[in-house]
Amino acid sequence: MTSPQARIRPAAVTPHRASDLAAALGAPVPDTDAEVTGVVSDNRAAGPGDLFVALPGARVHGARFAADAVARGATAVLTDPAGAALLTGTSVPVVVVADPRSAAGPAAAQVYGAPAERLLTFGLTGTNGKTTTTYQLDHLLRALGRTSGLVGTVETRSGDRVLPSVLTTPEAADLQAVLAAMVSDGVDSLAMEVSSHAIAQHRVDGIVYDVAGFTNLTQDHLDFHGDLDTYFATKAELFTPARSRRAVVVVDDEHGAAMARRAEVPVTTLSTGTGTRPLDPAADWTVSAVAPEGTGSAFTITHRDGRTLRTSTALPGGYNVANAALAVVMVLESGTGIDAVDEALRSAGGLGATVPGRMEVLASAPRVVVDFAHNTEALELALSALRPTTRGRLSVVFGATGDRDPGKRPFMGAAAVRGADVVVVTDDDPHGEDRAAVRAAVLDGAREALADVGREVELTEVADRAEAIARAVAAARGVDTVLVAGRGHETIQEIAGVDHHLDDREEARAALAAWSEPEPEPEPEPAGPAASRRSAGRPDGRIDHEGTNRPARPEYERTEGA
Ligand SMILES: CC(=O)N[C@H]1[C@@H](OP(=O)(O)OP(=O)(O)OC[C@H]2O[C@@H](n3ccc(=O)[nH]c3=O)[C@H](O)[C@@H]2O)O[C@H](CO)[C@@H](O)[C@@H]1O[C@H](C)C(=O)N[C@@H](C)C(=O)N[C@H](CCC(=O)O)C(=O)O
Ligand SMILES: Nc1ncnc2c1ncn2[C@@H]1O[C@H](COP(=O)(O)OP(=O)(O)OP(=O)(O)O)[C@@H](O)[C@H]1O
Repeated sequence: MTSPQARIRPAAVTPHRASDLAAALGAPVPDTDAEVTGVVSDNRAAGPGDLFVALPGARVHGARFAADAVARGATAVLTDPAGAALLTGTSVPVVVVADPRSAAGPAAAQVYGAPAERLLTFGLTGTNGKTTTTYQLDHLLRALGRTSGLVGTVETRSGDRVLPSVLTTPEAADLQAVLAAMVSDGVDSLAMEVSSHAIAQHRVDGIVYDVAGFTNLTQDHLDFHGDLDTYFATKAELFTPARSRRAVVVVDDEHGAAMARRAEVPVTTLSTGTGTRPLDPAADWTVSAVAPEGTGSAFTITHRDGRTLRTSTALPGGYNVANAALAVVMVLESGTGIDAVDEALRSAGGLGATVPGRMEVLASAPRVVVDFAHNTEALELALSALRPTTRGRLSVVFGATGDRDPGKRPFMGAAAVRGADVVVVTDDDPHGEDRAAVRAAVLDGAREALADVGREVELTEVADRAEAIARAVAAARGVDTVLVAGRGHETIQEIAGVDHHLDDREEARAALAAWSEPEPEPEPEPAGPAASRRSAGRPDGRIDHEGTNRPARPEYERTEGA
């Protein structure tokens, strides 16, 4: 897949000899005077003067596309012995290394003039909170008068150039091109997400972050990493001298505490007391005096040496206090004085950044919130963040991703039932998997949780996501909250290999435009066994209300808890 980040490229690059690059990589030096002015690892992005990095993929060897890259103007190829074997007779020099994935970043950094070294770089890793914290960092850096660039799940930004992202962390060659473009666009600092996939696949090789941050770690991506220990160990690589100069680690969970112990670079710890570990008074920075403010919270951060600062985040939920505090501490640890940070935050009115698809509030009555929570913990946290400020019922519309981490599906179903009053299970991104089977696994967990939840919870299944959102919003009263969870900013839903446009925010806005206060509900009829699973008087269930004109859904199920 061509990463769109590849299209953000620096305007002018000093040519580098392919033979010099080979020598720098410790590879046999080809006898050539060919020069390169760019690096790509996907033939579809190749252009004149590029070094084409032919990577051994899980599906195909990139060397199969080298001829096309050369036809587009590539002047040299970097690959492994298996790739070289596919390239006999090619018209351009071939540089052969044992592991081209780990060579791609350093080679691209060399071609583009080590752009990371010309930026103040912040790299964020962790299971949840990377995107949010990156935006908070970007917001603070701008408040400080800096020109920041951003790389992450939602978008890539260099100066005025903004492109939607395909990957959270781009491929190494694309990433170095983006950083070089930032330098030429006058950007002076970088806030970026570093996924565990990126670390494992050497996408960030060639970058030593000035400050690396760790948010938290919970079960996710085990389909890729195999087990939690490997996932943790992969993240831990970011906190070694090859990849960062110093670390700020949130120690709100056991993994954070372990990461702080394991880090091989100087570590600053931050405890906010919003995770699974209580506030740790021994941490370097602690958060205190958290209080509701506007849509989010005000909080104070204090260093053991007495430095202190009070500010706020507009994003709801305790974990967003942790994200905001992490952003502030990372900037402080980069060398900016606390007075400058305090003044910048005061003049900006705190960390007010809206993060696309992250607790994004679309309306207040009914309150409709779109969030990216797509694992069990994130779903639990998003629901518990919204519960205290929900005056009526809390609904959640969500599903689980197909072809990914099937183990989490029942847990997500159970978390939804424990946290919400109305649970609508729908499709997320089915990818190539049977959609009904994915929903069934979520519903299994949800049904099991219904038995112990001890209060009334409506559980429904609506296969079509747009319809599920429409129904949930239509059924909400003005005092209710509807959380649409799992896809956040995403706009493409892949079903059976076909991409469909689907933006939860567009669907929710359309539903809100059609919304009117639903009729009050009739008193429930005395319930027999059948009535307890169907709402009285409505053939297709309470979640559908008059005016939506929806057909009856055979998948509908309603349960009244004990
Ligand atoms: C599991 C995984 O990460 N796979 C990545 C891996 O794919 P692969 O090994 O299957 O590659 P392949 O398709 O066999 O292709 C091999 C080589 O041929 C090249 N190629 C391939 C086809 C073609 O027409 N032309 C061409 O040049 C490819 O660019 C690649 O260099 O290498 C490809 C390019 O080198 C990546 O695009 C691909 O990411 C896929 C798209 C992906 O979905 N990755 C996700 C899981 C990911 O990385 N996610 C994290 C965030 C996770 C999170 O926190 O949520 C991210 O950083 O985005
Ligand atoms: N610090 C946090 N702790 C736990 N959950 C969080 C935290 N921050 C955000 N979340 C939840 O996780 C979801 C994803 O948040 P965000 O996009 O900021 O994280 P991410 O690490 O970039 O995730 P991903 O890697 O999946 O893109 C949010 O929608 C929110 O529900």
